[in-house]
Amino acid sequence: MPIIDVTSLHKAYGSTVAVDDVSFSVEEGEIFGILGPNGAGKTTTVECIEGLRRPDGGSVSVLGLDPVRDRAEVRKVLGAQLQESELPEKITAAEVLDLYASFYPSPADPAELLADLGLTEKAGTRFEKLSGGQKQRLSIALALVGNPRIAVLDELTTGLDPQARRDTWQLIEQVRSRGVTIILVTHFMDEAERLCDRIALIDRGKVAAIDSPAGLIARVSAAQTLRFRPSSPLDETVLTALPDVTDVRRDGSHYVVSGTGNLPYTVITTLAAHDVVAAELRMDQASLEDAFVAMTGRTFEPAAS
Ligand SMILES: Nc1ncnc2c1ncn2[C@@H]1O[C@H](COP(=O)(O)OP(=O)(O)OP(=O)(O)O)[C@@H](O)[C@H]1O
Repeated sequence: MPIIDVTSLHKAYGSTVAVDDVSFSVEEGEIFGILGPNGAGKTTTVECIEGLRRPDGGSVSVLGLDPVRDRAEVRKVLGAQLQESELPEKITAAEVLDLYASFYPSPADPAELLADLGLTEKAGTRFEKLSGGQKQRLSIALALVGNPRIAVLDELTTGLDPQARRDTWQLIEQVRSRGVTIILVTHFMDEAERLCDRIALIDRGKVAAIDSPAGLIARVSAAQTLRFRPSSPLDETVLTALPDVTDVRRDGSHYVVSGTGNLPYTVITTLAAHDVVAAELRMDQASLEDAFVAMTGRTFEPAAS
């Protein structure tokens, strides 16, 4: 049973159409990604789910509730990550968490949440003195303090260094393992691929595709490419004769073999049978980025983080 249903959602700001006939549903317990370049309409979509914006057309249902009409009820089940600018600079991590906990009927234990997010030592630190990663973790804690069934996390690792990003990813997986359904808004392909069970690819206000990361990639191409240098001269026909192999070409002293199925196994065992070792072996597969380009005809412009 879907926990969130978005049907033919439309939202415009004056003459700018931000969301144009978007439909998807989110299943309980999954990490659902909304992935697209800057300005694709991701934030507007989740703001309609949060009840912060009223759709111009279509409908949104969160556990059977209308986010605008039943805003108070939806707030009890849905936790949203706050943007940095929304917090006062002088408030400490513990104070803000206690304050937000007081808004909910059965909140999480703030001290426990600080511990889970590795912020215990920073409990008494003012917001303005926290590092980017710590602020980000605090904003996740604020999204979770009401013990929500659904957490909406928007651009959660923008501006973080690589280590802090990986730590945040781990944290999100922990949150999901507690049974919280997560909507993850991101323009980072690697983040979506690593974390999401399913992804809605959004481009210019429309859904280009919805599938698992592997499913999206497989739609573009099931092809893999192996590149290697044979340890001794190779008769190409032993490779072209293999059913999984679609193409064999030479690139200087290397061979580039394309195909499907269990290509590495088939090629390497065949080479071994002919006493050839594949040196400097490298394998390439289509990426989520290739999928986006194939489905929208546009390159995915990386945003400045
Ligand atoms: N309050 C607003 N007033 C006018 N236009 C807006 C407003 N908010 C968003 N837009 C426009 O609507 C479109 C979609 O914006 P939205 O923020 O939903 O996209 P996004 O995919 O979340 O992008 P980003 O990753 O840059 O936040 C953009 O063209 C944006 O400029």
